[in-house]
Amino acid sequence: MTYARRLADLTASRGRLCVGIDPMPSVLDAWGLPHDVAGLERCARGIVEVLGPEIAVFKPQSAFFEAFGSPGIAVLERVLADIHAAGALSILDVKRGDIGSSMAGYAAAFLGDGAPLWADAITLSPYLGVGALRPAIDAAVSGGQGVYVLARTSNPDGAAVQLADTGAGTVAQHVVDAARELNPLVDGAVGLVVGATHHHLGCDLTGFNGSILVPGIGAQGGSVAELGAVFGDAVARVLPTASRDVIGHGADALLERARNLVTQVVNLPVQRKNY
Ligand SMILES: O=c1ccn([C@@H]2O[C@H](COP(=O)(O)O)[C@@H](O)[C@H]2O)c(=O)[nH]1
Repeated sequence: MTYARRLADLTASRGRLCVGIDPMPSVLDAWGLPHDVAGLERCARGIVEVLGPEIAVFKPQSAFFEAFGSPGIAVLERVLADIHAAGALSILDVKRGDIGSSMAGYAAAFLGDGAPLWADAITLSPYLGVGALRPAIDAAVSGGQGVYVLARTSNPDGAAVQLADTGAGTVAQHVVDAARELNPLVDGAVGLVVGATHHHLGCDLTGFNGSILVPGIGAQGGSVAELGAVFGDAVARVLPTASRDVIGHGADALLERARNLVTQVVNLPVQRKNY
């Protein structure tokens, strides 16, 4: 079954929320855990243990696992396995992007049967060109997995690059258009990353039929309530994601904060067409 289909089915039953797993030092502090691999593992796997049965999607941030070297990567492998065992989906936030030959190497790490860091989807950076991502996109399609390509990121610094004018619209628009054209050919495996922090997106999402991962809820100032006004009809395709807002207040607050956000996203319109 395609990633798009699995995502639609699971979010229909569990709600359209993605919880970020960013076990950064401040989060470990809030959980009363040490800044070491043991603390990392208790926090990250503790999140999945509590929320795994009821949240649809988790987004582990690879940076906080890589920060501990190979023992941290081993924890990430276990976290990805935990998410799968809980019946949830994983979007591994690795933001990879390189020339085609190297993209094939990254694909082998994350996509396709037997990939050591197998995830339901990964994030990709299009700075070397959307076409350069094709080996990863093709591997995702073969494995029934997905990719999310950065289009309009949530951070203020992104604007200088993503809103630059190509002569045919913004850079972000170029990425959106490329993803829209690709999707009918690749089972809708290509999603986009568009932040929740903007009043004006600087790109038109009309006609894009993939999933839109929307980070920036909570800690970065974005809110679920504002998504309808900013995304227009495309709000039906958003997958809002929050990390610190859910996991950054200690283990005891985890379930209540996640459920509160699920209640908010339940009022968003749903997508009309799936691949
Ligand atoms: O445009 C982007 C793309 C990715 N991110 C990532 O999402 C989380 C956000 O964490 P919060 O605690 O909810 O702010 C983090 O892993 C970022 O690297 C993003 O914020 N914006």
